[in-house]
Amino acid sequence: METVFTDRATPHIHSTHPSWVLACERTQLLTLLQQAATRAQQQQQNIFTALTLPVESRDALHIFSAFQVLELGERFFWEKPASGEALVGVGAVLTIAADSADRFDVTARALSTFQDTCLVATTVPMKRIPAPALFGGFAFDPQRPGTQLWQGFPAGLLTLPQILYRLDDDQASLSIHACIRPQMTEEDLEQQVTETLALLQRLSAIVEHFPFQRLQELSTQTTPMPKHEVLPAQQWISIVAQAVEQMRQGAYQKIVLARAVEVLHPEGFFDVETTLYRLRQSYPDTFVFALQRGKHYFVGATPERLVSAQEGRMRTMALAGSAPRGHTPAEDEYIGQQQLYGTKIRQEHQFVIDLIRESLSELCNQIEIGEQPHVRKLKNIQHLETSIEGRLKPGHNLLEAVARLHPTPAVGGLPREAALKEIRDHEELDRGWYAGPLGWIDTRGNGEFAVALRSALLTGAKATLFAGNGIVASSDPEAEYTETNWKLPVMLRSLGDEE
Ligand SMILES: C=C(O[C@H]1C=CC=C(C(=O)O)[C@@H]1O)C(=O)O
Repeated sequence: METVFTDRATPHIHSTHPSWVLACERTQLLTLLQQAATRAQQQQQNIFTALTLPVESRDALHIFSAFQVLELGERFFWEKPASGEALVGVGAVLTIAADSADRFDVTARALSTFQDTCLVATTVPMKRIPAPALFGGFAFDPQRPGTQLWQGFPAGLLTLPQILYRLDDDQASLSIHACIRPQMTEEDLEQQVTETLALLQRLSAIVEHFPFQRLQELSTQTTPMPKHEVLPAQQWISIVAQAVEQMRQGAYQKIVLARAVEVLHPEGFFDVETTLYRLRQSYPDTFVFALQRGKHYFVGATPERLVSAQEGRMRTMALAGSAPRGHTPAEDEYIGQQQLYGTKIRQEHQFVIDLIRESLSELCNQIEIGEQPHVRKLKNIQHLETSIEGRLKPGHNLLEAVARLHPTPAVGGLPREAALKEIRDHEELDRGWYAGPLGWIDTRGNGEFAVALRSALLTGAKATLFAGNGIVASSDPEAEYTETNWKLPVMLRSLGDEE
């Protein structure tokens, strides 16, 4: 990756009306594309450009809506509402898709090629020049034959969007990505610059004038929604009972079994923006996400980080064991202490910690595991959580950590392969991307992946919601069914279902 500074010009308001995108000069953009074209010709391969402009900080959800109006293609949304960090993208300049079991290796190799062919520029000095970032995710289990439900979601996918809006605590920026091919002429480059500037003007106008306040209004409207369990409750409970029996006979130690509920919108279709609005309002301390494939959106608010990397510092967590919230602070505290610190949940939780430690031992130095698990309280549920940190050893990277950690026993089981086989053969559910890694990675190797829980796949008027539960030999199958019902309301309420 090569960085070009084009900060000679003073920031310039390009359009005559008030503009959101403040500093983009025709000559600067053209210079960058010309440099890329020269390299593309010399190397006879595509060169990618990333021009980053500082912008005024705006609500990430407004930018997501503005991207819809722009009609550049598929969108994604990623936000940590509590910290204010967000990444929002539209269109695709590069799509890395992998459909085989070695999807992590395939995407890592393609990412490294991309890093070598990327030219980065900025128009004015910025506090930090963000590296080009790709967003995507991975299916839970590439070996399970997929159904129609998850059509369009490959086993692994990373996308470099055409436009990326990034919000950190102290900086907002817009990156415009392009692919410059060796055969492009000077005329093609001029044309590309003209189109990009026109696009930025349109985007500015949309950001200035779009009626975003409607989201708040729409989010208060709820309606009763017909729903049905994909597997009848008794059938799911008997699958759990069989797994419990297997564990009592020593076949494996822990398994996470999931189920799905279909919900129909009575008036036409689920609105992804309103859903995201409700999710971020109710679950600020989560990763709120949406990823579009064709007409489908995979949406959710997950509390679970799989792994993040920042300048070689890795952070992950063990999150396993659930209890409902109490009606009063005293009851809430009591439930948390009694249920989460009981033997069954502590054992379930310890399995996750042990496996994470083992998975990271070859990749990381200085692994630090929180001394005691703490209670993580979310709106409708509380969990047991232990923070785990480490330092990536030289030569290792974030995608390797994702590959090693997924699936943790918080979504798979222990031993991993035996539990995965059991899930594949007996769960009777196409999990698709539910419980898979989802997030972003940049060309400096920084990034963050969450475990896509508390999520739903929206397809027009139909939403398929997913929820799973950790099961051990001492589990009561009926109680496990009840526990999945503590997790489903995250998406049910956010879709606007009136209880
Ligand atoms: C599998 C899910 O949750 C996992 C994360 C936290 C607590 C869990 C549990 O209590 O079993 C699960 O391991 C889900 O939300 O679908």
